[in-house]
Amino acid sequence: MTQGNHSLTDRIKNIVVAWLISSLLFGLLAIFVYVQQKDAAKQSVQAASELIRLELDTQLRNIDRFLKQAEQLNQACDGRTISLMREQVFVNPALSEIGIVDQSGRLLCNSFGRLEPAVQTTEPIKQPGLRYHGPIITDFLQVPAFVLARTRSDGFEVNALLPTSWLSDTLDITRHKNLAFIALLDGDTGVPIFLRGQYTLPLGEVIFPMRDETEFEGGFDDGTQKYIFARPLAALPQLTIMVASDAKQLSTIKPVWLLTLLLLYCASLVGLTMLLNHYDRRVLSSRALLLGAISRQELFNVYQPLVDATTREVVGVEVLIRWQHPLEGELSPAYFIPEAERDGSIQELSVYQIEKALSELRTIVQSRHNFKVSFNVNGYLLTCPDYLKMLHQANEVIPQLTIELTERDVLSQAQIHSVLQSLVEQGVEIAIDDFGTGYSGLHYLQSFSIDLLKIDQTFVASIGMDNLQSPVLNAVIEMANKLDKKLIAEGVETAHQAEYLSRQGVTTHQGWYYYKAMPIHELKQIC
Ligand SMILES: Nc1nc2c(ncn2[C@@H]2O[C@@H]3COP(=O)(O)O[C@H]4[C@@H](O)[C@H](n5cnc6c(=O)[nH]c(N)nc65)O[C@@H]4COP(=O)(O)O[C@H]3[C@H]2O)c(=O)[nH]1
Repeated sequence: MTQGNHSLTDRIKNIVVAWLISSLLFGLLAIFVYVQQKDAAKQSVQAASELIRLELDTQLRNIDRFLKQAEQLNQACDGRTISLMREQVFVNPALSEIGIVDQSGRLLCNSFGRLEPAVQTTEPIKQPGLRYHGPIITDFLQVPAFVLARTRSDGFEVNALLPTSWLSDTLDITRHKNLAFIALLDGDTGVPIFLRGQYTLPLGEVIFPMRDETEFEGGFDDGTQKYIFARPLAALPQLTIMVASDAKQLSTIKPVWLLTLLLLYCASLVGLTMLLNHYDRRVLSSRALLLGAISRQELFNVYQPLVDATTREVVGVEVLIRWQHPLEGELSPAYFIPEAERDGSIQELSVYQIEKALSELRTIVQSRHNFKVSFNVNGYLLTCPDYLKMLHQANEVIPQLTIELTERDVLSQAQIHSVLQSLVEQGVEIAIDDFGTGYSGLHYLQSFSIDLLKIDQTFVASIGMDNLQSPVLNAVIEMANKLDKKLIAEGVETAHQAEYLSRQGVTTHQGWYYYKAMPIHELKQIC
């Protein structure tokens, strides 16, 4: 595949990935905004209802306060009683009349004056508390009005007339643009006593009698979808304030939000695509940099001797890579190996490294058949045919070829197990690098053909120190002996470490105590 093709397909892939991620994110965000807005719209309907309810409750409580005091009103309707009633009508704009009814239902007097003869009405209901009835039209007012009444302990009733026109202001729907109707209902029957807007009843749910706060969203008998909120009045729980709002209106996302979401969506789509393209370019450029370095021969091998501690003889080498960067100087593999593993150029790098090692080590391995040559390999490389071909060629030249894998590499890729098996059959030795730092069980040591363990430098460094690693070293050595595995100690830096390891039976050492990694011409001088 050419680089041009690669970037075109990659760009398309990036747009699709950005589109998928943005759509998912903004789908979730849109749902969130929708739910939030709907919630806010419901709360504003509830707030409107509470405002109306509060106004009504305040007015009713004021009237009721007077009705409660009415125990003291003289049923003989003397002048003082009449003037008290008039005063009350005067101070309370909701009231148009107050009257006193005796036990048999005769209206004896009202705020207009004493009635001679008394007017027969219905008998007072012997029930405690404030109650209402109506609307009625009285002889005095000739307008529809509600009656609020309380029966006194002596059986007389004091009642107050509230003309329905008084409710017009409180229940004025034009003050609440978000409401489809406002109704003052009899909470037991659902009969509206006063209504503004188009009152309809919810389908499929029996909401009456309504003793408590009620919320409902669904179909109504006029074929619309509505949200209702209803709550009985605190001063007179028999009456309920019910308000309704169009469900469609609640569910509509405000245009400003739609626009914001759309802008964010576009920004995220563009931003994510750019980010992914940038990442790709970075990977491509890191890959291009390394491939360029290989073609300019800036990469070179160094060889760190493996030493037999008892004879001090160099028994092999670990091949390590370096980069002679034109500007940065000599770079350690820590700077470019992880990147090469990410962008895939580790394959080209490793093929190049083996080719180089074969030509540089040829004379040594030809003269010393038991000379061990060890390469670092990661699991990905064992899935690359070009690399495996190169390894095969190396195995024909190097009699004692070893590959070093980490525990993670061995465990993570199921497909490399068969490759490892075939390498073992060709005579390649498999070593576990940095042994002891892995995180998994050790059963794989028995299940795979692993011949050699390289004890990690941290355990070697712990020799003579009282720290957490020190007991692990002995455990690792003991386990390797039990499993009949060869051991190499890495990072041997002091005579004390070398002696200790030798006493424990670990006699192949690698470390600065003996030699640092060196270029081929230096290696040739010691081999
Ligand atoms: N402090 C201390 N360090 C010592 C001592 N003896 C050896 N070392 C260092 O320990 C590292 C041993 O290599 P590693 O564990 O395979 O760890 C290697 C290996 O994982 C990776 N690496 C190096 N070259 C290659 C390569 O050609 N291919 C691949 N795939 N990885 C490589 O980079 C890692 C680091 O390599 P280097 O920097 O060359 O570092 C080397 C070596 O220079 C010592 O006594 N004291």
